[in-house]
Amino acid sequence: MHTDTTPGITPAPAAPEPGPPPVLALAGLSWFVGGAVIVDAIDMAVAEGEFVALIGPNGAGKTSLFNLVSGLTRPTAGTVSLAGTDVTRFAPYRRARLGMGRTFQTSSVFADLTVGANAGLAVQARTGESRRFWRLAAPDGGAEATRVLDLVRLSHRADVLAGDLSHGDKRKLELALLLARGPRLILLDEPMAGVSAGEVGELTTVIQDVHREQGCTVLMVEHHMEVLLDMADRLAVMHHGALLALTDPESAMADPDVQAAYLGDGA
Ligand SMILES: Nc1ncnc2c1ncn2[C@@H]1O[C@H](COP(=O)(O)OP(=O)(O)OP(=O)(O)O)[C@@H](O)[C@H]1O
Repeated sequence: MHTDTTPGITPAPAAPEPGPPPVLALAGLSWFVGGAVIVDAIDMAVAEGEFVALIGPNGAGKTSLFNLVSGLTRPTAGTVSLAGTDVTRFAPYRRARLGMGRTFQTSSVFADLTVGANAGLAVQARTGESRRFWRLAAPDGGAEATRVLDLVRLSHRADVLAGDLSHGDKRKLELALLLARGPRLILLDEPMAGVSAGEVGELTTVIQDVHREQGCTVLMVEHHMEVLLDMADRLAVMHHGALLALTDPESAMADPDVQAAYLGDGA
């Protein structure tokens, strides 16, 4: 092989390898209702394995943005991409198939089934064994069900009816049901809402474990600021539908614009 060794000629450096696309990328994402701008041209990229918390005063547009990301609402403008695929026009179930999972502010477990059966059904839904749907409603729920219940520290309650769980434990079960579907990106909508002060610490630890051990990318709306500082890699701060800051928690909290947004809204 001939190599150019002419003095004074330096070979051009190789182009850097393109990295993987972000797990979630929002570009100019906007939602207008009537004359009102509810979500205002949001640009944001969330990398694989990152934990981003979405915060902002009441009415800032956090839930509206979540609805655009998960596909419950169609944007007026802009795009949503999941690991490089433009999913802007995909219904929620198609986004879920591509690895997007979401919890809601309201509990969505089968109250009359045991914790183990709830987990077993979620595993079955993923593995496509829905024809044996009711047969699976058996107490143990299988090895994968046990694994996801272990992850959220709920396996010791597998035989308890889901409806009898505390609010905090219901939140953990919802997380287990989400994990059973093997998501790549988890959207958590105010997981601490309505959870007793005594349960917030453990739920925080469970979410951190899930993020670390499953290697999931997490986007979470949360009002409990004190838990976010330890959990999130970055805070995305919304105000009046726009993104005010997207940076590490310390820098975000020290940002005068962020402080003014919270004080201005009396939060
Ligand atoms: N379907 C809708 N039609 C009209 N306005 C809406 C609609 N949904 C939300 N809004 C308005 O959009 C703004 C943002 O609401 P959103 O619920 O997204 O805020 P949020 O940041 O999640 O608030 P909170 O922290 O109180 O849950 C609010 O002023 C709300 O009234």
